[in-house]
Amino acid sequence: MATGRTHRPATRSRGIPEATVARLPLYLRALTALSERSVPTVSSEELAAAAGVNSAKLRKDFSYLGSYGTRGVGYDVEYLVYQISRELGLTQDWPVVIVGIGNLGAALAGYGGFASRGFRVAALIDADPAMTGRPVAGIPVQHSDDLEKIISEDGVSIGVIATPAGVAQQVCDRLVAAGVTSILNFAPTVLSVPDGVDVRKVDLSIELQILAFHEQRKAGEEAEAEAEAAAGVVAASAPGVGAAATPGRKGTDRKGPDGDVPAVMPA
Ligand SMILES: NC(=O)c1ccc[n+]([C@@H]2O[C@H](COP(=O)([O-])OP(=O)(O)OC[C@H]3O[C@@H](n4cnc5c(N)ncnc54)[C@H](O)[C@@H]3O)[C@@H](O)[C@H]2O)c1
Repeated sequence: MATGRTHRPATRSRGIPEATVARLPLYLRALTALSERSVPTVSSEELAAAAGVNSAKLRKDFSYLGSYGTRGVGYDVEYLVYQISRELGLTQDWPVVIVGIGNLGAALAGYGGFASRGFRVAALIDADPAMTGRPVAGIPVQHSDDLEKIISEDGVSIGVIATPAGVAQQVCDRLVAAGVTSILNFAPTVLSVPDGVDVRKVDLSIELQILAFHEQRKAGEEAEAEAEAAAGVVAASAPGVGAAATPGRKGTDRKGPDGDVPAVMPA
């Protein structure tokens, strides 16, 4: 089985923009759902709606894959699933280690979605000696003293950090020195890595803060609309314009021009 160590993602070397790469998993998720329902073809509009992306942007993204669809028929679902999976490097096995098997690490270890997408949890690593040998999601936890040995034996190139923030940089440095070239960081800290190492950061509290911002803005718009109505601005407008215009304006303001809102922040 090929391992990730010697295979850098082909996407960048083939000049696919990073923003397109970030949307490929959205298309793949929507296409996989269609495939599971045995839907043979899909139009760009339907797929764009299912993926939450603007359809012109989708067609542009697929042109980088050399996939243009057939006029009047649309895109072949199975072939697109294959093409996007290949582009994302998901047609090969990617052994992943998770470091820090506390609440979050244990939940990640038990997440079935990794394996079904080609990410095999090769090892669970924790610094607590009391955890060593204890099975989590059916995999025995290994001690962090053995981190380098585990990475090298399993040919691991992707590491997930779920340790406390204070030790995350040190864990990251050890992973990188051992040969890991991609890191998914859940710890709330910014990691420094050498060139050639990719870091993605997942922070649910940042996502909640962004939602809080939108909630606050919606509340402000509603208060503004009520104030306008109270001042008689709406009543003075032409029939059918004033009262209907405010919700319409709010609806279009809420998202960007493309209607897509990133779910995960880049590192
Ligand atoms: N990104 C997110 O949305 C999100 C959500 C929840 C938690 N977190 C973060 O994830 C991290 C883990 O949270 P948790 O609730 O699972 O904490 P936890 O305390 O339950 O687990 C942390 C684990 O890391 C282990 N550990 C400590 N130092 C280590 C080291 N040097 N090497 C290996 N293992 C080590 C501990 O023994 C423990 O088992 C924290 O940094 C937390 O802030 C992020």
